[in-house]
Amino acid sequence: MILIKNLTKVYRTENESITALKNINLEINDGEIFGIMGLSGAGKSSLIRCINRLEEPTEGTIEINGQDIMSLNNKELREMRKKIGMIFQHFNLLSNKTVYENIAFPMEISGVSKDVIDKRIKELLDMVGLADKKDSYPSQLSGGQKQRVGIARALANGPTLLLSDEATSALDPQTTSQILSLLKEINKRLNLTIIVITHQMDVIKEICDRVAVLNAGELVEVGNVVDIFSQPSSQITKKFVGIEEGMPDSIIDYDRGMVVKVLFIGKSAREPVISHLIKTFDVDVNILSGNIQHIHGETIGNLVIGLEGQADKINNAVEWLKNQGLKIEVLK
Ligand SMILES: Nc1ncnc2c1ncn2[C@@H]1O[C@H](COP(=O)(O)OP(=O)(O)OP(=O)(O)O)[C@@H](O)[C@H]1O
Repeated sequence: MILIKNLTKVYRTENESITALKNINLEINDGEIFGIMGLSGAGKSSLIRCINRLEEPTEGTIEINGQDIMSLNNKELREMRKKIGMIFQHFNLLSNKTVYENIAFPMEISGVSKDVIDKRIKELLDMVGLADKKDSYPSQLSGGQKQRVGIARALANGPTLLLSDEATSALDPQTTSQILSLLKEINKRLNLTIIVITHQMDVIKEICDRVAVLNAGELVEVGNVVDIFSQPSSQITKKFVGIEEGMPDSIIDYDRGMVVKVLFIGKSAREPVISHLIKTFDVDVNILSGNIQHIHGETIGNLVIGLEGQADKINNAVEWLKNQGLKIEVLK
């Protein structure tokens, strides 16, 4: 487990101090895929660079598996870093080395014998689906293949934690999806904890179990992905998940009845709630806006409806909706 307590990072330059992280508290569980989301400058890179101590925190503590990483000496720090793999947006491969040599590099630095390196590289290339590319140079590979090499290199020393810094941001949607599937498969197969930094919502939706949202160095929200997507609480998260602040004109202009927002999650999204409403309560239902998302096999539906009819029938209908376990908000 990674335990981050009261973490603050201030960069001091000659003329100014920039507070990149303000009093962050976070727990990341073993074996989970944890997303860190935020706009440019939110502090995402600073946070993961503190986790592998490429940056020194200004205040606060970080424990990895019970060990306070601030107390490590240089030798212990080198050992710790072997257990943390990292992948990058621009892959950071050595262009004058082959795929084999790129993956071998971190193991050579760790003093692993040639035989073991050879065996390990075969396993890794099979795992990332590049067995036929071991003698190619990075310039001969596609973006997705380069990232596969990056992943193999990051796994070379058998890490327990993988840090992914915008690893799919330079890839097209189809390749992104393939790389995310690979990361998920590796997470399951190796029980590897993965921290994913991204500004792409689809990445969070597709592979993360939980997500933290950073804004201007502050942790504004943390929770499981289905909860955050269905009921974001901060303004910045609402923007990320595409929920509009305020009401669109079509709803403001609507004056034929009560406007109700209905949130369907899981089983309730599969029930014929609206048709039941119309049949039982003798009200008309006008759909004003709506969307359905599928996250980790869970269906999340947001619907804004106008209920038209007699006031008492509308009130009964709203009461019934509430009793179905749906989250109801009367907008107008
Ligand atoms: N070495 C540094 N010296 C001074 N300021 C820095 C340094 N590194 C980052 N910062 C500042 O800290 C803040 C957070 O930067 P950080 O790179 O952590 O954000 P980010 O969310 O990763 O952004 P991006 O998505 O653009 O990479 C920014 O205001 C940035 O300018």
